[in-house]
Order: sequence, then structure tokens, then C-alpha cells
Amino acid sequence: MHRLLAKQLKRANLSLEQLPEQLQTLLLNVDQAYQQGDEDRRLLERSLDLMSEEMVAQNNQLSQRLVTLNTTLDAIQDAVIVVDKQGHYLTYNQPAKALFNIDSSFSNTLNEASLLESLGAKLEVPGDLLGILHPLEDNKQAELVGVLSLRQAKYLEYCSRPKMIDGELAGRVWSFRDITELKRKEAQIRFQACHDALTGLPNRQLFVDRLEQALLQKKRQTAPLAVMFLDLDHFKDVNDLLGHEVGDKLLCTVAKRIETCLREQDTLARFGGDEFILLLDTISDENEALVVANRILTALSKPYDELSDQIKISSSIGIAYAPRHGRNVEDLTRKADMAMYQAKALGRNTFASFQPKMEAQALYRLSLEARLRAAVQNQELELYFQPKLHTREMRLIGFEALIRWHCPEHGIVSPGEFIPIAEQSDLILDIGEWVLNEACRQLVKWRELGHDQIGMAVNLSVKQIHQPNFIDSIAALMEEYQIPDGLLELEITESMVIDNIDTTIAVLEALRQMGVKVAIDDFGTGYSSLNYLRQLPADTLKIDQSFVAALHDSPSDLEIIKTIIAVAHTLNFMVIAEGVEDLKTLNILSEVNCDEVQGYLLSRPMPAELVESFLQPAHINRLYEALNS
Ligand SMILES: Nc1nc2c(ncn2[C@@H]2O[C@H](COP(=O)(O)O[C@H]3[C@@H](O)[C@H](n4cnc5c(=O)[nH]c(N)nc54)O[C@@H]3COP(=O)(O)O)[C@@H](O)[C@H]2O)c(=O)[nH]1
Repeated sequence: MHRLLAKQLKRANLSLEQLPEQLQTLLLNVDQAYQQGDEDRRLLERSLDLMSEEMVAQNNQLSQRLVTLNTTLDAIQDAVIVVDKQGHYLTYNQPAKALFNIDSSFSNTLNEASLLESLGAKLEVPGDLLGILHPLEDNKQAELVGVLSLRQAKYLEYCSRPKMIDGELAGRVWSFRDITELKRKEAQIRFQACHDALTGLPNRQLFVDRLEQALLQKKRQTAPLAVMFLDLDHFKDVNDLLGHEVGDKLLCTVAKRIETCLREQDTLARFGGDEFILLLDTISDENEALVVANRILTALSKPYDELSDQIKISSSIGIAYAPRHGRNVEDLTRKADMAMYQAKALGRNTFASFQPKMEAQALYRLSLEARLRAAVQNQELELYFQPKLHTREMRLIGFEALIRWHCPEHGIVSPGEFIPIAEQSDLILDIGEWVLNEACRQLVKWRELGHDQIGMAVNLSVKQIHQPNFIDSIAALMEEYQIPDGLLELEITESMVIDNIDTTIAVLEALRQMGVKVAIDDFGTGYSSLNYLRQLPADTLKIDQSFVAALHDSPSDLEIIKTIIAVAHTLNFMVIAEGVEDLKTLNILSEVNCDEVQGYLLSRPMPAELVESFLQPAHINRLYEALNS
């Protein structure tokens, strides 16, 4: 029986058995109801216990999640701030604290308005804040994304999202990311894409952009603009002889020197190698560009610390003007380039403005170069030989090898025309090698015919003597053809010596040690400085034919020749005069002690097969007789 019922019966001093049957049944029903009530309560208590256990577990889980969330928030580098619908701070992370100087003791008083105020104060242009918030005026649930320019060249990327609960706006989450470094790298990449890494100058692409812009603006103006193409003279020698590091330093110095000659509005770009290009788009007339070009030439031809005295650097500048020579980038740069070639052809260290005839010349040069390349392979080149005479002994001493080109389209092309073109490319190296081999082969042939005292003079180009293997290649030739000492003479021009005096001296010394004679060609047309003449390891000075041509009518030329001979003999050089066309000139040269002569008087340059008959004793004797008459 349920304890409560038993207690009641006991308190009334009754026992169930004493009660009438009907009452007994009722009490048994009550007993059952008590039992059921107890059972129900037990079940309820059990389920309450379970529920509260579950709630505690969930609460624990929630607190753990909150810790994770807060730690995550603090761990991310973006500043995050969550506000409620009224704009009060709900939460924020450490980076937000640092970014907005949030003091935790005051944070509960802070709200979105103060956040925005603090943000506005950081902006480079505080008024930009209105623009950022503008979308919220029409739509409170708008998402805001963008980049803010802060003071001190800093950048902040922001994102603001509405917090929605059951479709209702419940607040906002703001996040901010410092993208200053990213922006700096972006700017660096953009800079690198349009600037030259070595000098920091604009590169070709940026130059083209600026020229395009300038040409667009010029459409509305009458003043011209100038494009200048600048190429350093002899820069390759710097790299070859002093190394690329010195070459790089020199290019930076050159860039700085050019900049000092320009105005801020002008553009100086590096096109690569030793080529620079300039845009002068604020000149009032074309003459202004010439003044600038002159200034640059002077600045660049001054000595360079990087080079000591070994190599002289100068520049050649070509100029084209818009609108006179073109209205687009392609035309102007091409024509400035052509004019630059003209400046080189004029002897370097000078400038030239574009002229329409240069276009035809450039085309001719190009096609000539292409044909010349094939000519080397197609055996269209031939050596002619011009005799040289010892004046006092009236004795034939040798020949000068002079190249000829039998061009199928143009007939015989003069070396004066094609050698300068070959010299602009490496073609001159192939041609030079061929000439040296052919001349030596011919010399051996004459020696085999018994003319063993005959010498051979060969002209060299500047590129040949600066080849690293040049000395070895000459030694190999001497060995291969078994040429006795003193029979091979190499002619280099005065300007080749002057341009690179120290290196050239070393090369000439090495040649002479091998038994090769050295002649300085075209003497008198260049610097003719006694100072360098003293240092030159050479055997012969060859007086340029321009002094010889009118010798008998020109007392001043005669005086020059006498002086050259006197100086040359003092320095132990032999002297040869070229371009001797008549007996009168020969006699004068003989009288002034010119050691050797060469010219049409003896013979025009002739092919090898004619040399053999020229060398016949009968012919030689007739020649001597004629010269003695
Ligand atoms: N690097 C090389 N240069 C070479 C080679 N062959 C020739 N050249 C150079 O080309 C220039 C022109 O040469 P060319 O047309 O052969 O003229 C030479 C003679 O033919 C000419 N000459 C000779 N005698 C007389 C004369 O009495 N009167 C007169 N008006 N002209 C004459 O003079 C040129 C002599 O040349 P150089 O002695 O070398 O100064 C010329 O610069 C050649 O050097 C080559 O193989 N490689």
C-alpha cells in the first residue's frame, strides 16, 4: 500500500480489513492513483534532469564555440567589428582594437558612428566617407565593399555586410584589411613593367604610350615635337674590354647626364643596349631640339670616371619632328633611327635631322647588306692588288690588297660603298677573314713563282682588331701560309687607333712581335697628334691621298707632307704616300724623302691574274724606265 494511504489509516486507527468491502475497493483505487502519481512524478523528474544535463552540455559547447570564435577573430589579421541594429559594438577583434585605438574600458559606449568618425579622420580625403556610405541611404541592407586611401600612403580594403536574423536587419559586420603592402607591390610591378631595370628610365612601352599621348594633344596645337634617337659610340668596346659591370655603370651615368640636359616635361627612355630615345614635346620650334641635342653631345663626350682614359665615349643622335616627318609613333621613331645612322656615318659624336632621302638610302643600305651577306657565300668577292714602290731604290716592294665586289645586279661595287655597311654589322668579320686568307694565299702563290721579296698589305676594320681571338687568328695565318717576317703588313686607320689607344697599342705590339708590319692608313686626316704617334708601335705612316692629289699646286700640302715625313723619320717610321698619279708628284715626293709611293702612276688596282704579267721582268723594267725618265 502507498505510504501516504497507510499513514492516513494508521492516524485513524483503522485497518483495511476492518472496513466494509465497498470502502476497501475505493481505498485500493486511491492507493493505485497514489502509485501512478508517484510514477508520473518520477518520470517528470527524470526528464527534467535529462533536460538540464543537456542544457549544461549545450551551454558548455556554446561557450567553447564562443571562445573559438573570439580566438579566430583575434587570429585573423583583418580588423572585424560587429554592431547591433542601433550601431552599438557587439564584438570586435584585436586588430580592430589596434586599428581604431579602441580602449576596452570605453568599448561599451562605442558605436558604429564613432567607428565611422575615426575612419573618416584616417582618410586622405575625409569627405570620401560620404561616398562610401552613400549606398546605405537607399538600402539599409546594402553590402559595402571598396578600398580607402588613408593618410601616409596607406590603403584599407573594407567590407560591410548586413547581419540578418529571420529576414530582419539585426546589425552589421565590418571588416578592414590593410592592403598597403599589396598596393606597394602592385605599384612596383606596374613600375617594373614599364621601366628599364638598370637605369630606372621609362622603357620602350612607356615611351610609346607617352609619344602617342603627346601626338594626340599635338593635333590641337601647331608647335612641333621632336623624337631623338641616341646611340652611344663605341659602347661595345666598353663591355668587351672592361666587362658588363662597367658597361652597366656607364649606362647609368649616361642616363643621368642626359637627364641634366632635359626639362622635367621631356621623356627620356632606354630602348635597350646603348640606345636611348627622347621625346621633347614642349619645344616651340625645331631649333630648340638642336640646342638640346648639342647639349647632350657635349655632356656625353666628357670623360667618365668609370673608364679612366682607356676608351672615349661619345654619342650619335638622330632627330625627327612631328608633324613634318610623321604623325605616328612608328614613323617618327623609324625616321629618328635613320637620322641617327646618318649621324654615325658623318663620323659620330654629332647629330642629324631626318631628311626624306635617308629613307631611300636606308632601303638601299638594307638591300645592299642582304646581298652582301649572300655575296660572301656566292664567291662574288675578289681581291685586286695595287703595287707599291720604294722611291729611292726604285724597286717594287709589294702590293696592297683591295677588295672588289662583283654584284650581279649592280656590277662592281666599290669597297668605299659596301665596307661601311659591312662594318655596321658583324659581316665585316667574315669579309675581313676572307680578305686575310685570300691575300695570304695569293702571296704564297707569288712566292712560289719566285717573287719572294714581295710583301702584301691588307686593310683591317676596327671590329676585327677588337676580336678577342684576333692575334691568335693572325698567328695561325702566318703559320698556315708560312709567311716570313716582314712580308705581311696590316693597315689600320688613324681613327681606329685614337678611339681606343691603349687596347690598340697592345694589339699592334703583339702583331709586330709576330713579324707582322703595321701601317697607319689615311694619316693626316684625323688627330695626327704627336703625343699618340710617339706611343704607336707601327712601322709605316701612310700619308692620305688628299694631301698628295694636288701636291704640285699646293705649297701648304707640300709643307704638311714635309712635316709628316720629318716627324715620322724622327720617330723611326717609314712613310708611304698614296694616290700618286703622275711623275711630277713622284719626283717631289722623292725629293722630300718619302720612302714609298703607291698610286695610279704605277698601276690601278688589278686582279690577281694581271699581277702575274705585271711582275714579268720585261714589264717591270719598262715601268722603272718610265718612272726614271
Ligand atoms: N677593311 C677593308 N677596307 C678595304 C678593303 N679594301 C679596300 N678597303 C677600303 O675601302 C676604301 C676604298 O678602297 P678603294 O676603292 O679600293 O680605293 C683605294 C684605291 O683604289 C685608291 N687609290 C689608289 N691609288 C689611287 C690614285 O692614284 N688615285 C686615286 N684617286 N685613288 C687611288 O685609294 C684607295 C686606297 O685605299 P687605302 O690605301 O686603304 O687608303 C679604302 O678606304 C680602303 O682602305 C678591305 O679589304 N678591307
